[in-house]
Amino acid sequence: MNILDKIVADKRIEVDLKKGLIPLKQLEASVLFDRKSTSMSKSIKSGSGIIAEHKRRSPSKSVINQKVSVQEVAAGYENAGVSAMSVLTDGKHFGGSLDDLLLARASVKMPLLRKEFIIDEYQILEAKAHGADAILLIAAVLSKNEIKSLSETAKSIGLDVLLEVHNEEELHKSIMPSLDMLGVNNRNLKTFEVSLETSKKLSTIIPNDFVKVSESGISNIEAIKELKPYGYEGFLIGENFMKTDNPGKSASEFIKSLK
Ligand SMILES: O=P(O)(O)OC[C@@H](O)[C@@H](O)c1c[nH]c2ccccc12
Repeated sequence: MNILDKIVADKRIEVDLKKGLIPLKQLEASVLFDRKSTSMSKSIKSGSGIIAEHKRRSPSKSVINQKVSVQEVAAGYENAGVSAMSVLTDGKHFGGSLDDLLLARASVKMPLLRKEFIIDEYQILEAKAHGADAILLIAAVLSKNEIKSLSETAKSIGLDVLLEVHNEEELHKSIMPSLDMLGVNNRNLKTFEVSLETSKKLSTIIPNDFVKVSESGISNIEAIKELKPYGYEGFLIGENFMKTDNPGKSASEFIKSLK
């Protein structure tokens, strides 16, 4: 079993358990459920395009940063002028939680992406109840029908959808109107290999009605300059900021040197 299969197998158990503990009705009763979302795709188009991630650890790098608080990181990213923040909520493999999403929501106004392995509608309602503005769907772990029904659920409660692919087959099955952003993951989640070439190669077959996002392995301004001519407007960056003592400051310096 590769790591992605393992994460998804764990996720199925986790979601089943949670459904028994916190009924859907309770999620829908959360105050945040009625909050009007801010569009992440619009924010990318009108701003720096940088989507900065809160990431404590990962299966490929183990510990990245266990010291900074999510509130501090969120406020720092917002001050730096990022277009959106991605908050990892998977606990077992990334050290995140839904509380991280809540705390980030309490700290900032910018759009928040729930970064999670979503396999069930329940997780989308959870995202909304904890203050997310957008969700991630990963084509490698979903069928075409699942992508359709999950993205339609998200749209019906006002959330933007970022669909992640890393090869042509995944892209072909995924193109549908209920998505807002198409993300190309430069990291193969099965092997952890990283290459910006993946973004370049797939860019030509992404229709222009989607906001194009390049994800992972971006560690310098040169990468952004290289990717922009391929039509990328969003750039998802985690480790490069999180590995420093002050991720907000690191994002701020990065964005300043983009101008
Ligand atoms: O830390 P990086 O290399 O800048 O990558 C960030 C982000 O793209 C990565 O964390 C990611 C992309 N897709 C995912 C899906 C699940 C978990 C994590 C991810």
